[in-house]
Amino acid sequence: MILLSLCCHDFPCIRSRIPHRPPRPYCSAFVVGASTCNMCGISVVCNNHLGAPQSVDELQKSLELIRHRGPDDTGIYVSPDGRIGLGHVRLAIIDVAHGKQPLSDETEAVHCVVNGELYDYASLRADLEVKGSKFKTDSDSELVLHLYKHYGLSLAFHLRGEFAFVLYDSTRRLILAARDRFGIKPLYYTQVNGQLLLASEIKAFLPFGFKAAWNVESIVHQGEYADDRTIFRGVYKIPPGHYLTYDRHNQLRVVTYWDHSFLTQGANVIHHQRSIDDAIAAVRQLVVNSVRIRLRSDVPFAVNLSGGIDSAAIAGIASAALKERDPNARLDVFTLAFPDRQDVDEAPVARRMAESVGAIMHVVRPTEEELVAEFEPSVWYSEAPLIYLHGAGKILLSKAVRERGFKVVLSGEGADELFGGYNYLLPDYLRQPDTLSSDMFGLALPTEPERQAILQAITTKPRAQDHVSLSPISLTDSQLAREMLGGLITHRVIGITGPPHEYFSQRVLEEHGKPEIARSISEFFPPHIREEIASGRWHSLHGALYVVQKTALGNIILNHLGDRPEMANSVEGRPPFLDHKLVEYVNTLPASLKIRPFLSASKPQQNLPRSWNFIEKWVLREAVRPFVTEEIYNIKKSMYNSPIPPPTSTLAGRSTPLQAHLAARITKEAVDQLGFLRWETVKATLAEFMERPESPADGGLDPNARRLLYVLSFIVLREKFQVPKYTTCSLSSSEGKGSEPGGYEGNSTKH
Ligand SMILES: Nc1ncnc2c1ncn2[C@@H]1O[C@H](COP(=O)(O)OP(=O)(O)OP(=O)(O)O)[C@@H](O)[C@H]1O
Ligand SMILES: NC(=O)CC[C@H](N)C(=O)O
Repeated sequence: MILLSLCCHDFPCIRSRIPHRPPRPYCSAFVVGASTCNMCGISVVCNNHLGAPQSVDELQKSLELIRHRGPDDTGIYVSPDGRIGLGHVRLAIIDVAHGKQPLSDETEAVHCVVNGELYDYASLRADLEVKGSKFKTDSDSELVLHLYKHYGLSLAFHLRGEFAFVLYDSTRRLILAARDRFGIKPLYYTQVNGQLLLASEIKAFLPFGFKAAWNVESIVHQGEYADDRTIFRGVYKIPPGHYLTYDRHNQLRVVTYWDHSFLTQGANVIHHQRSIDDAIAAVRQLVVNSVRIRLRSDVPFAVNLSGGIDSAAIAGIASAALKERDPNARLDVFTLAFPDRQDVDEAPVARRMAESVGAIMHVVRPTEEELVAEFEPSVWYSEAPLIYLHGAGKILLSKAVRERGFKVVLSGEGADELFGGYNYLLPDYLRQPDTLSSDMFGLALPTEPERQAILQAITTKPRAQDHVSLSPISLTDSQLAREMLGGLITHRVIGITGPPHEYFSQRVLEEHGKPEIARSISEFFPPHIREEIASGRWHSLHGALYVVQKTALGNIILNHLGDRPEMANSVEGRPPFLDHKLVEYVNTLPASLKIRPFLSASKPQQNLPRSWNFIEKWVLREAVRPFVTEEIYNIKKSMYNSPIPPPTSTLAGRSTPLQAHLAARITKEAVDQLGFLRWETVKATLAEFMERPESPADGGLDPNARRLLYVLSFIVLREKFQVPKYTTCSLSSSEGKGSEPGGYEGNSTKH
């Protein structure tokens, strides 16, 4: 039996021509609640055995646990044979009046629940109507039903946007579930008591008898960040760009329908030849188009504006589009400000940007108390260990967005992973000469001795801004796994999410070894992709971008800093940089258009005659220059941050709010109840943080505080999910992948 809990957001629909119609008669369906217009959460249950009565009560309880994803409406469909129950809570955004879900086709044979937004609606619909499809609503989600009729299992390939959906074909007794290409919308699955369950959030499994247990193998090796695992045994994410099928014989398959593809070194570049100006113009046109299609909404939308170029570009383009319709229209923007941390506060730059386009600016100024108070909720919504207060900051931001009447926000996530925005990517950019940029565009690049000298300098003696030095992982760790990834350096930064091995109990280290995130990453990649990276056919920057896309972006940024804190307050996030048409184009550009070297006047390193500067996201900067202030065009990237005041300025013999909270919550008893962490190490960390809190120069959090937040996250999740103490790695209760009921089996073609 499958239970899927899916939550979706509705956006204002510009196509409200269809007159009101009564709710469709569902085949043996229960329709709960009044229909309005939704954002969404999905909960689906599928019985492995026919005849078992489907529990509507459990489905309803499941949907209540993800009510925040869809406060506007609830809908449930149960198949007459009891095989499947589809549940949906709606955040109404498009075709508010008629877009109620689950949706069914005209023959009542195919049913679906959808979370997210699908673009290119008009052209796809027109195309499908020519092919004979009869649409019942103006909801973008209905595309899923009709595309399935024409394209079958590969329908997701034809969708543009951010989505997760579950479809049931009663004729084939087949379940098809899929997630968007980048992981913007979540979708989990597990098997419990002869049922397959699918849901937008793991908590929705609880009413179906799901008993949470730690997957310590995944926790140690950071499966949550590196692959399709979660911290719970038997619970998996459908990976971005994949679909899942579950057939009448209860065979589960997970299949890739989309992946990144980069221009290969040594390719016949004549085919791709174009001028730099052409490349900039093409990026501009794609970014503008991507923002404009994401303004389609039947409810008010806003932009999350920081002091960086990504969100500024979106605000500039959105504002221009609004003014085309109405010259007096003003865009609303929301900014997190940290006046106590002027060193990292982006609000002043954002304000000047907002003023330049006449936007209405809403400023949210979280205090340390407020951030600390939101930390535990942010863990509950994210269902994963967190090491910063960043998710808490985003919850406070989305709360303000929602309170001021907005259901949709556009934000700049994804640009750094697409265009090479992080300065920690510089070493990976320099690992390989970029012959394509010189061949295609005649770019002047560092000579081979220069490239090698700069790489040597920043890897052996990293500059603070390269972030390579921040990681607890050394360059000699995970040597074999890193070779599978062509000698990747970026893993050091990604590995920062987990604590050093001393935090795990001796028994756990004996069972699982020391943390090795590079291994988790490389083992999860399909062999042909690993080969492109390891062989150097993809430039080393692109190998690193692929790694960041598949790890930090999909699992942390879009999830713990995107969908979860947004949906916590029933706000739908739309990241225009994660539009696959834009992404596919940018992936064909060579590395040095992303991180662009320029000769600099500063003193050269070592014995070299010349010095080089590197400008991150160069082609994006040039493309969006007409839409942003000159200040932002020139600004260096700064990481999104929810900082707290430097501890030294607040300490006067009293604890800071963060210290007080951590000391109260992290006790020996609480840590021992987890069963896999080492209290002595945690205790020492706590003592050090209480005595000598640090305030890193980059505005980040004290490393001890980060580790303590990690520990606290597990304490919170243990309480919320009632997780029993971890005792041993029993062979029968496999923790690893592949051997679990929810793992890949049968004909799985996954990777
Ligand atoms: N202080 C903030 N206030 C409001 N939204 C923010 C803030 N910081 C980040 N965001 C949102 O999160 C997104 C991701 O942050 P990120 O730092 O990657 O992008 P950016 O700040 O727009 O540009 P850049 O990466 O060049 O600094 C932003 O584009 C923005 O939508
Ligand atoms: N929030 C959502 O997932 C929205 C679903 C669908 N696009 C609607 O507008 O109803």
